[in-house]
Amino acid sequence: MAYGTPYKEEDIEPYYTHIRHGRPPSEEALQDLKDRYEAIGGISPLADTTERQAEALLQQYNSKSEDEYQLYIGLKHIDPFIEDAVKQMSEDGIKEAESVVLAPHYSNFSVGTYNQRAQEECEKYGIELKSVESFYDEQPFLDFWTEAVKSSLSEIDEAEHGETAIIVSAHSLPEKIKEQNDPYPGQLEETAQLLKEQADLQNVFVGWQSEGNTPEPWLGPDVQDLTRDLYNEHGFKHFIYLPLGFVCEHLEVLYDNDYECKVVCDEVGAGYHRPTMPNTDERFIQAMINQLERL
Ligand SMILES: CC1=C(CCC(=O)O)c2cc3nc(cc4[nH]c(cc5[nH]c(cc1n2)c(C)c5CCC(=O)O)c(CCC(=O)O)c4C)C(CCC(=O)O)=C3C
Ligand SMILES: [Fe+2]
Repeated sequence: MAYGTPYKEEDIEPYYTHIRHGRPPSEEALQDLKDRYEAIGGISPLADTTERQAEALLQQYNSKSEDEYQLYIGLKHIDPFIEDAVKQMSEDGIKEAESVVLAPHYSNFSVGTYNQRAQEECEKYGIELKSVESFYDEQPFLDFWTEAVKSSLSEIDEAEHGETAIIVSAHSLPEKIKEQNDPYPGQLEETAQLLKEQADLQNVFVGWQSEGNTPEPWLGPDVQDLTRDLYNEHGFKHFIYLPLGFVCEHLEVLYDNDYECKVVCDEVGAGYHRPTMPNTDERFIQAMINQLERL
């Protein structure tokens, strides 16, 4: 399962309305979103990448398993919806299924809602479903990000590694999730800690990004504010962004990191660095397979 993205400009309004639980966005908010897609080239590479990731998962899983799995893609906010995928499974005579969301960390508000929608729909058709909750602490996932951060560090003169800040981030969620003991914030902290130890990093900070446009408080610090504060406090010469709550290049990474964070780096005169995202990397795919095998 994956988030989904508009396939063409006309899809943006219904897609945004779906994200907002059926409430259409204001003209201004809609235009703002259209402008952001325009800024990253018109549409997001996400739809294509999701398909390639799913295909890679199928190949890699089937090559190592005695079972012969069939692939179904179900999206959260655009067709083919999660419910469409389950309906198709039923029509094809599928009786048992395993699911994974292309997102490493678990929140009741993110992965939890995908899994719940899939479970409810499977129950209607009498399909037995088991779902992965998270894979951020799987060794191959950490191996991928260890190499990724090292590739960014290699762009920086070794003498300046001590003056380089590494910002680990995920999509923000409303702060109220903390009162409900949601594991999401703790899982991001844990990922940062594991990576710091494994890659032997200094100056690692946790931030949140891409928060929603609502009056309630969101998990912070926001990565842009964090960049400014860290620069003011420590005078870092470089910033490496690891948006490892996401799994590929899409709007949030290409705009919120590569444009918005870079604006701040340019402003303070620091270097901006962001390694390539997992996409179809074998280690990232293996992290999901490790969890699927344990279901
Ligand atoms: C936790 C989380 C993930 C990560 C886990 C997962 O992947 O599930 C994620 C991923 C993504 N979110 C995406 C896109 C958007 N998310 C939005 C808005 C929101 N996301 C939220 C949460 C998350 N989102 C929330 C709580 C809102 C506010 C809703 C409200 O208003 O109450 C909006 C509306 C406008 C805006 O706020 O920017 C857009 C366009 C894309 C696709 C990008 C592309 O097309 O390339 C991806 C991968
Ligand atoms: Fe989102």
